[in-house]
Amino acid sequence: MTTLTLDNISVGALEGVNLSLQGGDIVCVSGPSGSGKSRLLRAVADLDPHQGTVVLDEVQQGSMPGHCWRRQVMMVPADSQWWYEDVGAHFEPEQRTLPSALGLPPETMNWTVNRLSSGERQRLAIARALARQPRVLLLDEPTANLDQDMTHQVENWLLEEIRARDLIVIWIAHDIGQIERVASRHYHIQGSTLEPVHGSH
Ligand SMILES: Nc1ncnc2c1ncn2[C@@H]1O[C@H](COP(=O)(O)OP(=O)(O)OP(=O)(O)O)[C@@H](O)[C@H]1O
Repeated sequence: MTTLTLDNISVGALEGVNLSLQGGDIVCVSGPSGSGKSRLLRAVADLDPHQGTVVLDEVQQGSMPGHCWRRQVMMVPADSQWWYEDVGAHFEPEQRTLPSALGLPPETMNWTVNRLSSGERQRLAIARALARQPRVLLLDEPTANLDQDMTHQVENWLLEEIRARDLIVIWIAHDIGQIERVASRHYHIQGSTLEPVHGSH
């Protein structure tokens, strides 16, 4: 079984984060705006300098080039980056059929990235990340731009995919309802530390 270990991670004002996750685990992280949630994900993805070690199945983050690490430990930032003009160019030809749960028509693959709404971008960024077969998924408020119905639909789809692929997930969320629906464990950033939320263990 896949294991991800965060050992004494410090990044920005956040200090001494210790976490151990196994395949299928969804750890939700909440905290005030600016408390360091995104930076923590960026540290785990090897996108931000930090102290401490991150280990995936006994392989240390620093032992491989960042881009190789990020193929396995994939971050979906709140504001996703797109490199080509058309949506379809970001997907391999055999991966251009979108799951119906995303509520996007098949023509989406022919659309230009410029025309995408923020909610469409967000759903496509998640689909793109999953298509690359990561072992760890780092989700930064993945449903922030979606209405309630679409949020539930995407949550359910993600939960199925996470179970089926035995993925390890760190999921930043503000909505306590969402955290209760998806989290195996919940941590909250309080000042400079990541604290377990009572009742979530
Ligand atoms: N590369 C950086 N160097 C220095 N400070 C940074 C850097 N990136 C972010 N910060 C600062 O670190 C703090 C935490 O930022 P972060 O984006 O992690 O917050 P957050 O908890 O995700 O907030 P929000 O909920 O508003 O997205 C902020 O004060 C931010 O300005």
